[in-house]
Amino acid sequence: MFRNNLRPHLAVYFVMDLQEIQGRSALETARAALEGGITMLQLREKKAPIPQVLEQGRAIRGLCREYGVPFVVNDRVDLALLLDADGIHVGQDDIPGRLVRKLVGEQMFIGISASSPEEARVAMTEGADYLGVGAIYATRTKGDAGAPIGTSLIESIRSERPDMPMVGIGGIDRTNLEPVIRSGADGVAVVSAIAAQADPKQAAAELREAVRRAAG
Ligand SMILES: Cc1ncc(COP(=O)(O)OP(=O)(O)O)c(N)n1
Ligand SMILES: Cc1ncsc1CCOP(=O)(O)O
Ligand SMILES: [Mg+2]
Repeated sequence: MFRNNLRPHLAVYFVMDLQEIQGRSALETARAALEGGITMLQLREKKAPIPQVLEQGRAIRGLCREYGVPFVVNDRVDLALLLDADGIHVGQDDIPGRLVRKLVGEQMFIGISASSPEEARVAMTEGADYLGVGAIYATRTKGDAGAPIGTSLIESIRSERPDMPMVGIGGIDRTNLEPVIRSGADGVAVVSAIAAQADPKQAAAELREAVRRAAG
């Protein structure tokens, strides 16, 4: 189970928003990103009909298994359970972490978003297995992401909790990820830096290499 060993899987975390995949199929996009070397994949879909999300989710979940990459569902505990996801990600407006744990049992890992020290503290108290910290930089992908917070929250969480699995998210690409990693994040979570690129496989590979370099 991934829950006990999340940090290495957070290096390049592809948050696959089905609204952002540029007319490509979900499966084609997921395969390209996996081929390029992503280390975690989240299915983020807020608009499509549920039967469609379930169908695509099943296919993507199967693909992630082939590559040994954890599969995460955003927001929806019911879909995460139906898709036998490895993880669920919830934010400040979603079901609170302690209640998510009641629903999913002990195996599934729980990621929680935090954009302030207080949110991070509560998320950790509620049993977050990893934190998604952001928005680090300005992003066009999430309209309600709030003002960019930079990397200082990552730094302060890391100094207080040396072992806490954590990614930065929001406006991150291969050109600006170094400060995120240097501040102590285990990796970067991205939507457009993979989904909106002409060649998602190459974009994923370049991100992986850039994270490796920044961590080294
Ligand atoms: C890895 C990761 N971090 C943060 C988020 C944002 O979650 P949330 O704040 O619930 O916002 P939505 O994505 O649901 O709009 C995330 N999805 N993944
Ligand atoms: C889901 C989410 N949560 C905080 S910012 C964000 C959007 C990230 O998208 P992008 O990587 O395209 O800026
Ligand atoms: Mg959410």
